[in-house]
Amino acid sequence: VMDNDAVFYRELPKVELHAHLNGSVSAQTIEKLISRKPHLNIEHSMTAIGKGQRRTLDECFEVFRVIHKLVDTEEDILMVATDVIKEFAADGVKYLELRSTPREERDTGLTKRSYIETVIKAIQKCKEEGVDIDVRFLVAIDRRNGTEVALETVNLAEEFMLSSDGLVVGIDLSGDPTVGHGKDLLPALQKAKNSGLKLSLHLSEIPSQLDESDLLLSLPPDRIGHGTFLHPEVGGSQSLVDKVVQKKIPIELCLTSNVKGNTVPCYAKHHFKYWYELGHPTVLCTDDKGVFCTDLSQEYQLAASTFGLSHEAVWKLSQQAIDSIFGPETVKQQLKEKWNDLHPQLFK
Ligand SMILES: CC(C)=CCNc1ncnc2c1ncn2[C@@H]1O[C@H](COP(=O)(O)O)[C@@H](O)[C@H]1O
Ligand SMILES: [Zn+2]
Repeated sequence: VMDNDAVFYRELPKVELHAHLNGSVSAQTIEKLISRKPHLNIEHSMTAIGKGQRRTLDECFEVFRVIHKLVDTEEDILMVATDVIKEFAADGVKYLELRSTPREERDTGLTKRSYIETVIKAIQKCKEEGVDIDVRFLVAIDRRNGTEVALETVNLAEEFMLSSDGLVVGIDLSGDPTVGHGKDLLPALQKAKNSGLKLSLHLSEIPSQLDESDLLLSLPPDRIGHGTFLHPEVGGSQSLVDKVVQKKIPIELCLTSNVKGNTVPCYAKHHFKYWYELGHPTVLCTDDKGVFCTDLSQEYQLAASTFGLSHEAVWKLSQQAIDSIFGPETVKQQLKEKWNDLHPQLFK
């Protein structure tokens, strides 16, 4: 049974802009995958970080390696993407940008191309079934794989941007922040930007990435993921903050991910406060709802209870997220109308 407040957050129309496909796999879907591959001897406890648990970044990235073993065929990807989209829709998400790293698996014949095609197929299937959510796709670059793979990924993304009927809208830069350097990926990112792909980059997710963040901000990216260590209070710098503010680059904030991944000490000290008080565009997101056992309604509720936001303020936050989407202007207008239509129902 849900209390009234939980109902408000679920019925609140929401925009999700930072969701890694394989980190978003629910417990139910993990169980289906495990029963397809019992020989792997994987248990659900190996793919999720439960309530009150915290892990090091290394341990978190180990979780993705386990999930990738469970998701290694076109059939798996189709199921995972379809389930994830339906779960976001059931949580009141009206617009979703999913991101995922195209992977090649020699054993199953999966190629980077068929990987992308399969995610697109899942999006189209949900649309045909009338699921009430607009879904777009960001093709992800895993920073550990270096220059060549980044370029190959961008080339594929450019191709699908033109052939997917507007479903592929951008590039994500993610992966273990302790591995690799942004300078090696700059040419690929620049090429993507020049071709019209939007860029969402994980930036300053850990301390001591000031040079890299400064370099990547020169592109500039269209959105920033996390930006945990950009501001001077945590070892960033005022000049980095000034650049982000001047260019009005929206920041995707994932509270539970940062607490469970141990990059912020507790919810109350999350950098949401810093950017929200500046009046800078911030978008609440889940990052990896499956791994971190959360959903977007819960993230909004946590932000509100931690920082004392009224329902009106929360509404504004979810509404303003529309301005940061990578989808076209027509979609922004449709979403704004949808929000207006739903407002009376939530504030009766
Ligand atoms: C460790 C931790 C706190 C995780 C949250 N922060 C993250 N930081 C950087 N890259 C990420 C994060 N979460 C997921 N990813 C990326 O998303 C991938 C999983 O989704 P996919 O296979 O691309 O569909 C991971 O292998 C990684 O490349
Ligand atoms: Zn992320």
